[in-house]
Amino acid sequence: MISLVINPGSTSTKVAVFENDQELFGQNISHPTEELAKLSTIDQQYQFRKDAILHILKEQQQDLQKLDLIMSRGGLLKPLSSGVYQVNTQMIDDLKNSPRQHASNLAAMIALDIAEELGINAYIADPVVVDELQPLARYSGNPLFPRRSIFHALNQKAISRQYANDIERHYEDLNLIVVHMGGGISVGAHEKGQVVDVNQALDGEGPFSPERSGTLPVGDVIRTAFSGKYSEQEMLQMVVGKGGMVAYLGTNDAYQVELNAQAGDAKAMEFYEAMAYQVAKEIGSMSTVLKGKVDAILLTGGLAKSRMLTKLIEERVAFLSEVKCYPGEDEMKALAFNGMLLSQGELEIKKYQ
Ligand SMILES: Nc1ncnc2c1ncn2[C@@H]1O[C@H](COP(=O)(O)OP(=O)(O)O)[C@@H](O)[C@H]1O
Ligand SMILES: CCCC(=O)OP(=O)(O)O
Repeated sequence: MISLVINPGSTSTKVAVFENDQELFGQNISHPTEELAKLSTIDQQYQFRKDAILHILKEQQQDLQKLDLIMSRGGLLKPLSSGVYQVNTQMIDDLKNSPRQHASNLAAMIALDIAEELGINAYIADPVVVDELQPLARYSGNPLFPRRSIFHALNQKAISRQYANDIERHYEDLNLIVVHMGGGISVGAHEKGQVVDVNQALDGEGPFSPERSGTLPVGDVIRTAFSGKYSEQEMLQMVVGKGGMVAYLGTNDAYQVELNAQAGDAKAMEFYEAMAYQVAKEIGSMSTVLKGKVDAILLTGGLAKSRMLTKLIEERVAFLSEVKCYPGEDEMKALAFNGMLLSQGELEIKKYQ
């Protein structure tokens, strides 16, 4: 079974071709801040990201006719249970009308476009809206603004299962704090296989990230929003796209910031320390959700490739439990694995409605 796997993130587009769960070809296309700045809305990135995917496939001489199905990252749909869903027109409508914008919204659209041309099906797995929050986690502080579950569900679940496998235990028997650090940063409290609390990692709360502000002082934000100096879109971009590292240092490339820090750039170094500090604080907060019973803290995502950052986090949270790093992400393999299981009839395909 041959699958095409498509994964647009805020700072990258990942594309791969798998034979069952073995990668035949894979590429990570990075999108620097200057490139994304030319496309002010996610809708405007649709053609750009689709072209990038098709260009790479052509360059690598991948024969699309041999594909059996397409697996893609799931975007900002209504809250869903974990699992695999076939892409349908209802899903595409909801993605197009989503009040929130994120690159993951493009995945199913691009997947369906390519799939229809080839006469095959497209699917998503564990979308960013997987919702397993416990009732107490839904309180914010005002009933107008319930807390929502928007996070790196696919990778957090895949890495948790990988860790459980590594220690020969079941995910459903463990309490884990999983930290995904990519363009956005999410910190999830996994209690016996359920993500019972997690920061709303898109435009909600939590640590700042390469391109997001995370939690901001809300009164100051409201006064700035009503100051007449900024449009709604400019305010939203301060939170997603032009927040965090982009706001402080003008780039979404943490690797470059790290090189600058190592070369003696004090501003870059302090920024890195502050990012680690905020991530560690969020981990501390999630440890209270699990009442201190934490089997392991797992650090993953593109930023977990940075030993400098993971060390800074580890020295603040190691007192809580073992800390393990899973650099990069397992999303592509997890998507391909789900595709393989469903082609073998071993997985229920959920209907999005
Ligand atoms: N070795 C590394 N050291 C530090 N940061 C890295 C490294 N490799 C990648 N990154 C950073 O990780 C971020 C991208 O992470 P990724 O999980 O691919 O993001 P997304 O999927 O959200 O686009 C970028 O800021 C990139 O510079
Ligand atoms: C919308 C939550 C998932 C997320 O932030 O993904 P990226 O880090 O890939 O932008």
